[in-house]
Amino acid sequence: MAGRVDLDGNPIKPITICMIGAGGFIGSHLCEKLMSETPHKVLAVDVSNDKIKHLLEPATLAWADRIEFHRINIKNDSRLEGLIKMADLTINLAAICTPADYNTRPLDTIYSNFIDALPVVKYCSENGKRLIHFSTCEIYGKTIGAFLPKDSPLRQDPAYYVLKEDTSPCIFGPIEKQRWSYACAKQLIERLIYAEGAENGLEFTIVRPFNWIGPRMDFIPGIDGPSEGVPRVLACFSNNLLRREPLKLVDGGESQRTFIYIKDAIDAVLLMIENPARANGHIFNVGNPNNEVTVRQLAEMMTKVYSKVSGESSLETPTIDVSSKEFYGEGYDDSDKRIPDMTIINKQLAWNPKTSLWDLLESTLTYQHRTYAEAIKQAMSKSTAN
Ligand SMILES: NC(=O)c1ccc[n+]([C@@H]2O[C@H](COP(=O)([O-])OP(=O)(O)OC[C@H]3O[C@@H](n4cnc5c(N)ncnc54)[C@H](O)[C@@H]3O)[C@@H](O)[C@H]2O)c1
Ligand SMILES: O=C(O)[C@H]1O[C@H](OP(=O)(O)OP(=O)(O)OC[C@H]2O[C@@H](n3ccc(=O)[nH]c3=O)[C@H](O)[C@@H]2O)[C@H](O)[C@@H](O)[C@@H]1O
Repeated sequence: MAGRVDLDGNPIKPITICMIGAGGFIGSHLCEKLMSETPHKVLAVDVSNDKIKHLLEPATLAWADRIEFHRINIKNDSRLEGLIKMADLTINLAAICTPADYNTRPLDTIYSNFIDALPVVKYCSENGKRLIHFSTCEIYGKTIGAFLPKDSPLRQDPAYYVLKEDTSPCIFGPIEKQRWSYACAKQLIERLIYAEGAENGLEFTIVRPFNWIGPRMDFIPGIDGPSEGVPRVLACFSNNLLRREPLKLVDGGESQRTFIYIKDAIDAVLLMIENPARANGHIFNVGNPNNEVTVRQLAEMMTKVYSKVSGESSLETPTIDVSSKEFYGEGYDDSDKRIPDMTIINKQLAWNPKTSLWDLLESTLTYQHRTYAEAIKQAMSKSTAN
């Protein structure tokens, strides 16, 4: 750790980071990186610490004096301002961010992504503290190309689909499509943070993740989450593979996504943390434009990779189609295509993703198999016995 320097060759000084939502998927990987590779201290705030327990116990861990967990619900806890004041930097990851919630719990979604983030922004601004806020690629909504006729040659022109932080519009569906409650709340908090920067000098960085995936993402229904819960696609498909059920393709699985390995994305976040002069005042897309697939292609690749890592044959019918109404309920809508433009992050932080989709699925599904296969077998044999 000695002699670490930033991108401009200056020595990096140890700082204290107040990380809100540290117990989630991204937070757990960021805490791991900060503990194993940097001298920084983390005040980890969350309602749960299951995903970072391995970093908190036993007390003999090399970094034990650099991480402390605060079980706090930021909706209603007066300790939050004190922690932000104690830290040099606040990173806000706390949010409801699973699409199954956006149309079924729109009020909770809006409160979580906008109202609950307000005090965090206010305390940072009033106390002159730097803020890294996690937004989303969903902020772009649908592409301009989605509104062109299906056979229009313009659909092949990147100008109609590549998503750029400083020029692309935010295109959401009508209010009755409550899917957009999340994107809209994230957009408003981005605008508020930007305005705090412009009017009150808040030092901020906004991150727009594009489908970061890897170990510890969400939960496997009935094992470490509710049986009826619907996590994001990686965990949905993992659950189907582990249970030897067909993978469900929503509305034919035609939507396109670019997936990035969590470890590549965490490298980008660390660069933001340690290079404030290059990151402040910027909004960054963080994704892997080389890993684009349709959801159907993702299902096919995950089926092949899982067969390789588990040694089990694939099902004869590996996928089935389901309507979005059946799968998510009324008010669901979808982003058609998500390719991040990388110009700004390349220029400011000289960062590029490295891991191919096949490789990231191989390491992630190896983890899923190792972590869950036995528990699923036991749960399934118990339910057959009953
Ligand atoms: N994973 C992705 O690819 C992705 C993509 C786009 C945006 N994001 C954004 O990144 C952030 C983190 O995402 P994630 O994938 O790690 O999600 P996650 O659900 O795994 O983590 C969020 C964490 O925040 C905590 N939290 C929520 N409300 C809280 C509250 N009121 N008080 C205290 N803690 C609270 C949760 O307990 C959870 O541990 C979110 O803001 C999300 O919108 C993630
Ligand atoms: O990860 C991101 O960058 C952002 O996008 C996600 O949204 P989305 O990509 O639509 O969510 P997923 O659950 O990962 O679904 C991806 C696609 O797979 C489809 N899907 C999902 C699950 C399933 O079993 N089958 C299926 O076909 C969905 O309809 C969607 O088209 C979530 O909104 C956030 O985590 C985040 O802000």
